[in-house]
Amino acid sequence: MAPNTEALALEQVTEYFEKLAIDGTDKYVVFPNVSLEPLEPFEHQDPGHLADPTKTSILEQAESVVTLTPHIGTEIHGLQLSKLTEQQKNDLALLVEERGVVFFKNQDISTKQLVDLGKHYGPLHHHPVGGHEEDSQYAMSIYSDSRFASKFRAGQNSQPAASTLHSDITFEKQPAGITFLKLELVPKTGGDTIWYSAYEAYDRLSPALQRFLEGLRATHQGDIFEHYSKFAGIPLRREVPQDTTHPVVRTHPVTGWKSLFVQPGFTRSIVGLRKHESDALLKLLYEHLGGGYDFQVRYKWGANDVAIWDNRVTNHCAIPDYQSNEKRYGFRVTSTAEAPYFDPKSKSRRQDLEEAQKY
Ligand SMILES: O=C(O)CCC(=O)C(=O)O
Ligand SMILES: [Fe+2]
Repeated sequence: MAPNTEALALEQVTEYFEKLAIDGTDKYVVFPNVSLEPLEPFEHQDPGHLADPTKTSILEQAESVVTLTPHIGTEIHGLQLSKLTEQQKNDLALLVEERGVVFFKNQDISTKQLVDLGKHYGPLHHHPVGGHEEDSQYAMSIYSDSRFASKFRAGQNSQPAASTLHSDITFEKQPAGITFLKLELVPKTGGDTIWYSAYEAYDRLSPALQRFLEGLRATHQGDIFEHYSKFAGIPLRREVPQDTTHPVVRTHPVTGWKSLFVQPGFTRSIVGLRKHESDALLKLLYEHLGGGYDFQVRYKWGANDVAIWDNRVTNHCAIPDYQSNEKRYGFRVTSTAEAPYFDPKSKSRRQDLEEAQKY
C-alpha cells in the first residue's frame, strides 16, 4: 500500500516507519525511537596528513583513473574499497580532499566493511532523523520507491533541484568530512547526483568579494529535519543544535585551500549583516553555486558504485527525476571532522596550483 503522508494520521505513519523492508534487497531500514546524547567535541586527526603526496598507492594501483572534469571528480577503476591497505586509506583521504569527490565502480564492500572504513576518517555521525540500516546506526539509508517517493521527494518536485544543494549536516558544530555513499539499487535512468567544487566556487569570486566574505560567519540550521520529523512522524533522536555558526570561507586542514562554505540546504543568515543584506548576499552566492556548470560533476550511478566526497569543500544535490515506480536504494556513512575555521594566511586552490605551475 502506498500511503500518502498528508492523508495519514501520525499514529499510522509512525507504525509504518518502524521497520521498512527494502524491496529488491534483503535489508530493513529502521527509525528507532531512542534518545541520543548531544555530540561531544573532539580533536580531529585527519588521515590526509599521513598520505603520500603522489597518492601512488591509489593512482598507480588502479586499472585506470579518469579525471572527470578539471576542477572536481575522479573515477577509479579496478580497486575494491574492501581491500585497501592503510597507505591506500590515507592516500584516498588526500585524493578526495583535493578532487572533492572520487567514484569507485561496482564495489563488493558490505555495509559493515564500509562503516569500518569510514571510521578511519573520523568519528561517524549518527543522524538525528534519517532511517538507517537495521544492523548499523551509521549506515543512513537513502531511499526512494513508490511507497516513499511522495514523502521523500515531496517538495523537491515543486522546486528547483539546486535549491536543495547542500553540504551534509553543517548544522553540527563539527560537521562532516569524508563521506561515503554506496548505491545498491539504481533506477534504469535518472537519479544522478551532482557535486560542486566549493574551492572553485571561492576562486571564481572577485578578489573584492572574497576579501569581504573572509572572516564573516554564517548561521546553519537543521530545522528541516525537525519539520521532517513532525511531517513524516519519524522520531527526532537527538536535538538539533540551534546556535551553530561557521566561517563563510573556511580553510581545509590538509590541502590548506580556501572554500566557500555556505549553501541553501542549511545556511540561514550571515552574522552581522542586516536581514535584507544577508538575504541578498546569500541569494547571490547560491546563484553563483547553483550556476557553476563549469565547476561541477554529474554522476550517473551504476549499481554498487561508491561515491566518496569531502563535505568540507563540496556541495551536492540529488536529482529526483526518475519515475516513481523506480527503486533507488543506498546508504551513507558520514565521518565528522574539525570545527570549520578560516586561516587568513591560507591560499586558494588556484593560487596554490598556479604557484606550483599546475594550474
Ligand atoms: O541520493 C543522493 O544521490 C544523494 C543524497 C544525499 O544528499 C546524501 O547522501 O548526502
Ligand atoms: Fe547529502
